[in-house]
Amino acid sequence: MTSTPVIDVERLNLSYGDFHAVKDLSFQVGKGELYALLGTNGAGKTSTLETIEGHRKATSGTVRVFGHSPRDRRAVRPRMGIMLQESGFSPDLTVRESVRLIGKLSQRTDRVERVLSIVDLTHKAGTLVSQLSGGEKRRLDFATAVYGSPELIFLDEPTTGLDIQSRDALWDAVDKLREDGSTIVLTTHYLEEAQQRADRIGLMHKGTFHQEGTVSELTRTLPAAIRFSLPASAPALPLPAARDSGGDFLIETFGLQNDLYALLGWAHANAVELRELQAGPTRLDDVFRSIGSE
Ligand SMILES: Nc1ncnc2c1ncn2[C@@H]1O[C@H](COP(=O)(O)OP(=O)(O)OP(=O)(O)O)[C@@H](O)[C@H]1O
Repeated sequence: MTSTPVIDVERLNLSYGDFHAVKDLSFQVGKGELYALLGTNGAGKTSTLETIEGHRKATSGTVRVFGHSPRDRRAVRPRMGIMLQESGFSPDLTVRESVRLIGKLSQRTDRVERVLSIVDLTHKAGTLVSQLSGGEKRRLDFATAVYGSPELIFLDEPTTGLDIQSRDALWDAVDKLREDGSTIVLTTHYLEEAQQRADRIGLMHKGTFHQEGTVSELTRTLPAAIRFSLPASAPALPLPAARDSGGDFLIETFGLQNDLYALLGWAHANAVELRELQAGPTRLDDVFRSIGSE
């Protein structure tokens, strides 16, 4: 990382009484990056994020945000937008009033109508928060990340409860924020979203990193998979294959392209149909499953 990192965590430790929840965790997030902090339940993601956001004090280690302590609220707070799992807007306020409140609390400037339009709540501007649907509330939560285009944005499970259109709209808005230079820290249990969008991933387990790196660095440790089914009359396969529980063939390989080429050549030469053929690199889901099996 060439310039000063936006987030710099050095040997962070967090304990609750005698329970050591986060153990010697170190990582950095550079300007403009989308960093996904993922992990198993109870891994320590929320504890780590709360420390970076300035809500929790480290037991030991250092955390710097824009070069400041995250507890230096005046220096740091206006520069970051935090979309929590529930922002807790007052049910008695309208949507417009809630968005205005975000402006006051964040000390950033923006046009309320612009923010309403990005989170697609213009038509609900006069509606009370108590009368919003779950997905609409989630979009209002997202307004905290959008208002004033903060330099650093935390998205905690941002798409939970959103339909596919709202998810796409949220990611479009995130892409625009990134084009404007925002740095994003994402937590999600939708691993596909992280796989598609993250520049780097910190995969936590039991208070520490199980792995950290780009998606391909994380997935290349496990073999890719080729799956298909065959008619009973098919001749012997050209490659060693296992049968999965559904009776489909599974070839696990670190040479996906070559093995796929060999398989397709064999199928063509023998006029065999590879039914429901799927081939692809390891998914993050598989990396997660491998943690459980250790
Ligand atoms: N206030 C607290 N007091 C005691 N233990 C806590 C407290 N908060 C969290 N813990 C424990 O610390 C560990 C890490 O919790 P944390 O909420 O950071 O995990 P997480 O990775 O966010 O988990 P999840 O994916 O389940 O939300 C867990 O074992 C949790 O039970």
